[in-house]
Amino acid sequence: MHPRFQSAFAQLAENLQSALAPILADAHFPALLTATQVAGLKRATELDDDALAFALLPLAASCARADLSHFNVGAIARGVSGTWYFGGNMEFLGATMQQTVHAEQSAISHAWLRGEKALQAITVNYTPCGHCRQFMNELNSGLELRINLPGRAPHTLADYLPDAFGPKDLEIKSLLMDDQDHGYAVSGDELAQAAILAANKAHAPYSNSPSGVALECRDGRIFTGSYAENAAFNPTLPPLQGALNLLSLNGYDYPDIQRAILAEKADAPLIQWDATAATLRALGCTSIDRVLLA
Ligand SMILES: O=c1ccn([C@H]2C[C@H](O)[C@@H](CO)O2)c(=O)[nH]1
Ligand SMILES: [Zn+2]
Repeated sequence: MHPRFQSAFAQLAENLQSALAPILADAHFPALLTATQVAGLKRATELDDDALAFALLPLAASCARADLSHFNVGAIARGVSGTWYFGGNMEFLGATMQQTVHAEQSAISHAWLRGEKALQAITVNYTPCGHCRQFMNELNSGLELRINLPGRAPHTLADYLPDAFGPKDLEIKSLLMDDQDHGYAVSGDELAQAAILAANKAHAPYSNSPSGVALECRDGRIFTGSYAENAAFNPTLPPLQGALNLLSLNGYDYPDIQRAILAEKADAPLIQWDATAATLRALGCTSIDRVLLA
């Protein structure tokens, strides 16, 4: 088991511990539970979906990298496929606060980058901040997304974000998690191809500046992040954040990164290169390349 889970795991009910032990045994447990695994945990614990998600939240919070605040937020996003995706807040020392990934964004971006088509519900251990409520309002689940918080009745995003501003106000029809393919030619080595494929899936309807990042670990694993824009602009998740988030969730650390590639358009109105390179350098990665989408 990855050491980050040990103390939270020890606090879980015994029946949940026994059912989870084989799933968590891999140090690179992917921080998600398949529908089959969720069904097994429900049988073992006799908990319903909502109660099981609450019981698992301390493990999701253990995925947080809160090196600045030491305030661990955990979230579990439930996809329509039945897979559950963990998320934790990610803070990046040596970068700027703007690079922070909130736990809700972490779980949602996790689900999206793993190919989930829509979300049903998200369970969080603290009330979502305004930025996260706005981030969630970009999703194709719209204001119907269920939000479960400890000690409160389940509500929808509509309840938590009344009089919402969103994509409709800017006459944007494609929503986050909808299938998208910008169709840029996929070429170069494996890492460059992964970055281009990630850029092709980006949600960038406001700037038309799709981008993607691919990170290669020393053991060969590749993690990619796609750019996810938001109608209110600032809650936008840059492609590097998506990739770093996946890498951390999978039990890797920044020193494991040996090479990074950003794919973006040379003449796009918005450019990721400088921010991407600065954050990667702050994390100790100096092998950073850029491929141009064409
Ligand atoms: O809705 C929220 C509010 C805060 N945080 C994180 C961001 C930062 O890392 C830390 C302190 O705000 O908590 C979240 O993950 N979600
Ligand atoms: Zn937030």
